[in-house]
Amino acid sequence: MSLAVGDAGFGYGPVPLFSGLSFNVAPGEAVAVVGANGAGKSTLLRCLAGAEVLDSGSVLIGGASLDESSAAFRTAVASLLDDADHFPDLSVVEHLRLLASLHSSPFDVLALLEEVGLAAVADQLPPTLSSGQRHRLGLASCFVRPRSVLVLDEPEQRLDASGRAWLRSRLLAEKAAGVAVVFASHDQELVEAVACRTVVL
Ligand SMILES: Nc1ncnc2c1ncn2[C@@H]1O[C@H](COP(=O)(O)OP(=O)(O)OP(=O)(O)O)[C@@H](O)[C@H]1O
Repeated sequence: MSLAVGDAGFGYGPVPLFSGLSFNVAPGEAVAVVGANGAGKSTLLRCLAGAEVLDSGSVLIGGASLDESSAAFRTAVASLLDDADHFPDLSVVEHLRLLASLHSSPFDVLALLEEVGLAAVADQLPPTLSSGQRHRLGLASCFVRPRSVLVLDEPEQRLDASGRAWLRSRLLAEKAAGVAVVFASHDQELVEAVACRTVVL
């Protein structure tokens, strides 16, 4: 499914963070959103994920206007924003099983736990995880469910070198599977390895 941003504008106050912003992400493409701290990358991604509403312009998902409350949107769009949270009383594996079951997902939870390096902590509760492990759980939460659009805010954060290598290969696999990927990043290596284009804020 494609993602199309048309003439988008947003500001928290009278001064817009961005305006007149347009770009497309076709199925199988990845677009990186880059820019300095405070440029508005997370805000833009929040607008794409339905957590904020643009002041002007449009976001089309598969040609339809973004409607974050629709079942179609929630099935199509998997996102990891900068305010990811977890149920404190569900273990890692229970989180992923819950998401997989809510989405009638065909994905193998145990295989994903191995892939993201969380198998050893599968029975731990989120507050007992390291910050990098919690971030891996956030990423795994996107990969355990069906998706045709993936919105990731600084997916590289808190990952060690092998985690970053895994992330690069995982995002390339997402593209190969036809997912439209948009991600904000400060990791030039990740951007160069994965992105077809960049949007500079
Ligand atoms: N809820 C909010 N209310 C008011 N201003 C906000 C709010 N959220 C973010 N901002 C401001 O909007 C600007 C853009 O923030 P945003 O988090 O989108 O930047 P960013 O490009 O993702 O930065 P970074 O690279 O540091 O993650 C910043 O100046 C920030 O202070």
